[in-house]
Amino acid sequence: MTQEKYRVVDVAGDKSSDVVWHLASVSHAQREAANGHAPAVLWFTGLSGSGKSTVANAVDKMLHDLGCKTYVLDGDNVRHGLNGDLGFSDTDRVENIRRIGEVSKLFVDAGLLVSTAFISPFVEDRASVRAQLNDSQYSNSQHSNSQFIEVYIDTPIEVCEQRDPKGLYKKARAGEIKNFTGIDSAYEQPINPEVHVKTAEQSIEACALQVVDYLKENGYIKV
Ligand SMILES: Nc1ncnc2c1ncn2[C@@H]1O[C@H](COP(=O)(O)OS(=O)(=O)O)[C@@H](OP(=O)(O)O)[C@H]1O
Ligand SMILES: Nc1ncnc2c1ncn2[C@@H]1O[C@H](COP(=O)(O)OP(=O)(O)O)[C@@H](O)[C@H]1O
Repeated sequence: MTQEKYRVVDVAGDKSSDVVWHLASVSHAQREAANGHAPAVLWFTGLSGSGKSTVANAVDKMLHDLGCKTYVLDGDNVRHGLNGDLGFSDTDRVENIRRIGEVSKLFVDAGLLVSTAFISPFVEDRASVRAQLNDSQYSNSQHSNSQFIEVYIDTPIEVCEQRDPKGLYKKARAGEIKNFTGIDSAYEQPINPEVHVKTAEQSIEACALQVVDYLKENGYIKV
């Protein structure tokens, strides 16, 4: 039987309406078998200073030590390069998350467990990335598990402000930074996250373990 090679897919914009999707010759199932785990994005969301980067990196280390193929995409770092043209207006944040969603999808397509650490303040944008990650028209295999795992790093703003690891809350309170999340820019809490982590109540290691346990309990990793 000849394997399907191209597929006509629905595209969001008119500009690429004559472009087809080229299906990969190595299937997701083959990558999964080689890697020994299912791919997914662990989408960390929360206020600045909530602990997204810290917990995402701790999870990444644990997964790496278990032999998983992993990568971390971090807000500050991506804003230096790919998204260096974007600021912190609502419009720019929407575009920031849309691009990160696309990049995450490529990493997941490559078979990785990718952790993203972005404030990603809007429910609608996170829902769009979830839908995009689970859109089967781009894949040559079906997944039983969702490829988007929302990890809510739930830390009271008072705690984030007390931590203030980069001194940004202080600047925002002094009016030196505008549109700062939680102060004069919105943060919409996740409605039903797969993992709900409370960093003010447990250690960094316990927070990371909570995420890794979710992956084990739901069959993403088998170790
Ligand atoms: N106005 C304003 N609001 C929030 N954050 C600000 C702002 N200005 C700079 N920073 C720094 O940028 C980091 C957040 O970038 P993100 O790409 O994660 O933001 S967003 O998802 O587009 O909302 C954020 O990093 P984290 O502290 O790691 O969250 C800040 O260091
Ligand atoms: N349980 C915890 N989980 C995560 N971070 C913690 C925890 N307890 C204290 N912290 C500290 O809080 C700060 C969180 O900063 P960071 O990870 O950069 O947050 P974010 O990426 O959300 O801006 C770090 O200085 C970290 O050491």
